[in-house]
Amino acid sequence: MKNVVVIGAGTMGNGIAHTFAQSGFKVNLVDVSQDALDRGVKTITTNLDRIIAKGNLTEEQKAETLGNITTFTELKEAVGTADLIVEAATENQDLKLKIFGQMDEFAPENCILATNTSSISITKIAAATKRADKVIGMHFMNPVPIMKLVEIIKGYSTSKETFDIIYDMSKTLGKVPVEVNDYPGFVANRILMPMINESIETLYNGVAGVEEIDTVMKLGMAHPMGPLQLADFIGLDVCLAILNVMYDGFKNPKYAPNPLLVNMVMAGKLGVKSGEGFYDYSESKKAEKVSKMFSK
Ligand SMILES: CC(=O)CC(=O)SCCNC(=O)CCNC(=O)[C@H](O)C(C)(C)COP(=O)(O)OP(=O)(O)OC[C@H]1O[C@@H](n2cnc3c(N)ncnc32)[C@H](O)[C@@H]1OP(=O)(O)O
Ligand SMILES: NC(=O)C1=CN([C@@H]2O[C@H](COP(=O)(O)OP(=O)(O)OC[C@H]3O[C@@H](n4cnc5c(N)ncnc54)[C@H](OP(=O)(O)O)[C@@H]3O)[C@@H](O)[C@H]2O)C=CC1
Repeated sequence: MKNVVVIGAGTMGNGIAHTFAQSGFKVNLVDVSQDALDRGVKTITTNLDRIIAKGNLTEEQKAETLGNITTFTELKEAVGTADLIVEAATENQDLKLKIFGQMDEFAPENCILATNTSSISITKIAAATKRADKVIGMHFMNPVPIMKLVEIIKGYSTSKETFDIIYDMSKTLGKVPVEVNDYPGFVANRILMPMINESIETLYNGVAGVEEIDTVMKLGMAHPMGPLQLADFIGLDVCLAILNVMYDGFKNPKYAPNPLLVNMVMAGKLGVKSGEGFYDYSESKKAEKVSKMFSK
């Protein structure tokens, strides 16, 4: 297996493409606009430079990695010789069903169709294809190049052969695969999202401010990021979509997204990717932070 297609060049798609390309796979990266693809490749380049700065990669390996990636705006043109497709487009069920229908139509018969969905039913996605045995969840964590975990989610009809191939491939990428069954939010987000939602509820109720809530969790529980900063990093739209899938899937109010999260997404405050969420990521704020560091 050497030809991989990644669909979506956003937060996760570029990290997944980076990881496969650095492990020697040929990657066709697909998004709807050339702009999104250019941003994705720019992020991969920045992250490869980080690894070079740590002394863990050479300029030659960076060039090889980038050389393994080709970009496409048309799915049909990208998937003709694929062995594996990993879909990492927006967390929206209807969109994923449509993309899987196209993947099934245009990809070779033996190609495995994986999704990086955070929460949506693998069984439902598989039903949009005529090869449900070859559909599987391959849920990477953000940021993909450094997080070790991959949840491997078996849909109702996923074959053992498909599972074994993807489980072993995750190890080839230097990751640690964990086998998970197909229920809303799987394991990672079933546990993480209620914590993020509760931290938003805590803010909404005026118990403490953004930095105070994050400081409690960072210094009190040794989390690398506070939950509100993590929500910004994941994308508030993604958090909202995941909570809605769990709320609908379990019919349990404990997963109901807090109204503040709903409002922020409606206002376009999506976190790091939009420049503002619970924190401000605009260039002017970044410049302010740097000048404060130097004035100390
Ligand atoms: C929503 C879902 O469906 C599932 C999910 O993914 S949930 C989100 C899961 N992810 C997390 O919980 C991440 C929590 N945060 C962290 O672990 C850390 O804050 C972090 C690893 C992101 C950054 O760590 P940090 O100590 O604050 O920063 P920093 O020292 O600059 O970076 C640590 C390493 O990460 C790398 N790194 C940081 N940000 C990166 C990025 N965006 N992409 C690639 N590499 C990155 C750095 O180069 C550095 O590498 P080395 O270890 O080789 O030196
Ligand atoms: N963010 C996170 O921390 C994590 C997210 N995930 C999952 O990964 C997937 C992607 O999320 P994330 O990367 O955060 O989302 P982003 O919004 O950052 O990126 C999604 C990308 O997909 C593109 N896209 C939309 N429709 C299509 C299409 N038809 N064909 C190709 N590309 C398309 C979007 O383009 P445009 O912007 O133009 O619409 C965008 O560039 C989701 O399923 C999410 O749940 C999994 C783990 C962690």
